Amino acid sequence: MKKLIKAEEIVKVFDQGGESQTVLSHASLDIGEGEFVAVMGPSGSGKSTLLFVLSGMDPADSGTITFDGADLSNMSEDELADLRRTKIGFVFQQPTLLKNLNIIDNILLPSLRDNRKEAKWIKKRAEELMEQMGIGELADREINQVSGGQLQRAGICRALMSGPKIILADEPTGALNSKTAQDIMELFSGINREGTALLLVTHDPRVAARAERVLFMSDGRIVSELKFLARGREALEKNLIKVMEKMNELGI
Ligand SMILES: Nc1ncnc2c1ncn2[C@@H]1O[C@H](COP(=O)(O)OP(=O)(O)OP(=O)(O)O)[C@@H](O)[C@H]1O
Repeated sequence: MKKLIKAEEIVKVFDQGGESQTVLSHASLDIGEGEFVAVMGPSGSGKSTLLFVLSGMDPADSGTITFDGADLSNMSEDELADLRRTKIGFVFQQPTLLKNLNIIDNILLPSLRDNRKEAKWIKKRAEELMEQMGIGELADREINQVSGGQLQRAGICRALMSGPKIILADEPTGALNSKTAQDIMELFSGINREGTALLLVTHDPRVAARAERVLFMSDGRIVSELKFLARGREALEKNLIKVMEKMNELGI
């Protein structure tokens, strides 16, 4: 499998009130093109920071990150912003949508800033994605007129607008009830089957069990990994048990 992201020996240190805290401590990982990887680990182990650093949003203090063949440390701020705009989609626990815009405008706003695409094309793409994500009827709704699950579907549409190579998702089901979380995971699995890689941070073993690999973080590094040979509905329960056993072993 061709590598989409290769991160080697990443170190990230934050200054916290004059004291430095090493949040990523020689973390190394690879993500293949089209691969679905989950990241688990205790609170504060550096999972969110890892996503930010891999996307170039926050620079690493040392180590190398290669994204789609390009070394992030050789890229200018503009090039990094362009890479994020075109190749990465972000999904967060709470989608950061604007209250004074309806759902479809929230989905297409970031793309309108990209003057390489025509407004007509952008609107059509947003409508198609909303249809695929099951919120085709909600285009004109205000964001406070839809459920948390529908809001997250809108967040996913927005992340997919540019046709990214990877979605970086930070606890995307963390604010949802378990049925809605499973529905959202069905969507992510479908997006992944169509070729988009996923790097998904989660505390939920049911979510992690859907991945191809699960990376376990502790104290800023990857300390263990699970790789599932069988996937799909039949394998889900077996993979879930493996994730829970590993969490138990690592004391997560
Ligand atoms: N911008 C920042 N400035 C200073 N410290 C930070 C910053 N971002 C994160 N940290 C610290 O880095 C550590 C790791 O945070 P991070 O959010 O990456 O952990 P996490 O594993 O995602 O945790 P959680 O599961 O609780 O979301 C924490 O101690 C946090 O306080």
